[in-house]
Amino acid sequence: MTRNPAVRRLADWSPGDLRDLAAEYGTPLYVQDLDRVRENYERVAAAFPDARIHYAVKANAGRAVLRALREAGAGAECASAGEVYRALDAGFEPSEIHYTAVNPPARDLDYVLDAAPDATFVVGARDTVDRLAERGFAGRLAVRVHPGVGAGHSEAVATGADAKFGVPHDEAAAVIGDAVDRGFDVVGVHAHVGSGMLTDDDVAAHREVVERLAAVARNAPADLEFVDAGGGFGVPYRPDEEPLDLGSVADATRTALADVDADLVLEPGRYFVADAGVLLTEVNTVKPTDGATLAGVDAGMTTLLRPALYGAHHEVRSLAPDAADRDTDAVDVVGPICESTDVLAEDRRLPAPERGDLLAVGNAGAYGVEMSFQYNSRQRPAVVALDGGEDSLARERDGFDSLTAPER
Ligand SMILES: Cc1ncc(COP(=O)(O)O)c(C=O)c1O
Ligand SMILES: N[C@H](CCC[C@H](N)C(=O)O)C(=O)O
Repeated sequence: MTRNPAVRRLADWSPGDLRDLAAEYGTPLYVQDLDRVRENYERVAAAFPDARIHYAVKANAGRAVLRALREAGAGAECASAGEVYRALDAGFEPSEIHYTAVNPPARDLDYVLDAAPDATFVVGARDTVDRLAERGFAGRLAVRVHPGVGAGHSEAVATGADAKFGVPHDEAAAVIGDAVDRGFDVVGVHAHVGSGMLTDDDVAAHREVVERLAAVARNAPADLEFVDAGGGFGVPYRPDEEPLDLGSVADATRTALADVDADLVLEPGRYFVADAGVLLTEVNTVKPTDGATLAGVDAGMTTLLRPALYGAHHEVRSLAPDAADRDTDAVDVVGPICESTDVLAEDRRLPAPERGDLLAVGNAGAYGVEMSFQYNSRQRPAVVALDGGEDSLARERDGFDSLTAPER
């Protein structure tokens, strides 16, 4: 394989190694390859040599991932107090943290002000500025702008077009001016197109977002240190999708910011971790139907929510040692949850499944374990980290006790 290829497909993982990991750690199991995380980071850093890169922690907040990216040179972009807690735990300095608060609960504001007062608070509403002022804070502030243009892998994540996020771009200058007058150190402006930009059209939408941001930056009544052009760098989930052309994202970003005198900040999440992760799951039930054969597996929507939530596509591969010798079949991969939407993959051509087979689900490193939950009293899965070819348990599988421990 070439050094640091732009995309790692599911077929590039060694079936034997994955079978060994499943045998040692059990299933369902997330496998996260930290070497690949570092490669992905280096590729972005090379495409944007002058940018400050903050990792969007929400994509995968595992301690091993956070440490690897901090050591590679990233800062942290945190969407909640809990993410700030985890970033601090992983060794990020408060000054390396951007806290992008969306309608932050009071408890979140109080925690971050106490634990990381030197963080940069990225606010998307006047009310958040007021609430910070009420708490006596007048530190580093950036204003998130609602650009009114979005793009992403599905409409649900075309965040730039969703008014929940950010101050309308034609009101941003006034919000910045008010904050300066009240003594805040207004250091930046921010916008984010959405999640999963991949095509030329998506990159064009990103460029439009950054152009609107540049217009705000040029007129801002403050001496801005940075312009944060967000994240959203997509990865191919389907075999026929091409990898994101990072060069064209860099050109679009640079052109849009040509006459803005401030550092560029970026905050990708998915791009660093998605293809560095796979989910391993075991077939426990095979059921022929009039349509596809159902392969019942031990991972479901509570393990990997994306297919049920967005109709997201994840590649699935049979790791059965004799997979190549089997006839193929149309297969639906379904989980153990009492919901009809508990389908990980629909109508795939796969080697005819058998009980005990191991399946690998690709691109599971982003928004996988992070969005797992305990509905049906399922236990969240274990995570194993690969680092320099060595595997180690990064997160224990939830025990049954995790279900009742918080109860009083
Ligand atoms: C403000 C902000 N920044 C960055 C990201 C990261 O997005 P992605 O993982 O698509 O790069 C998100 C997505 O949640 C976001 O809302
Ligand atoms: N909040 C993100 C979208 C997250 C999408 C992610 N949860 C996924 O699984 O694709 C955004 O504003 O762009």
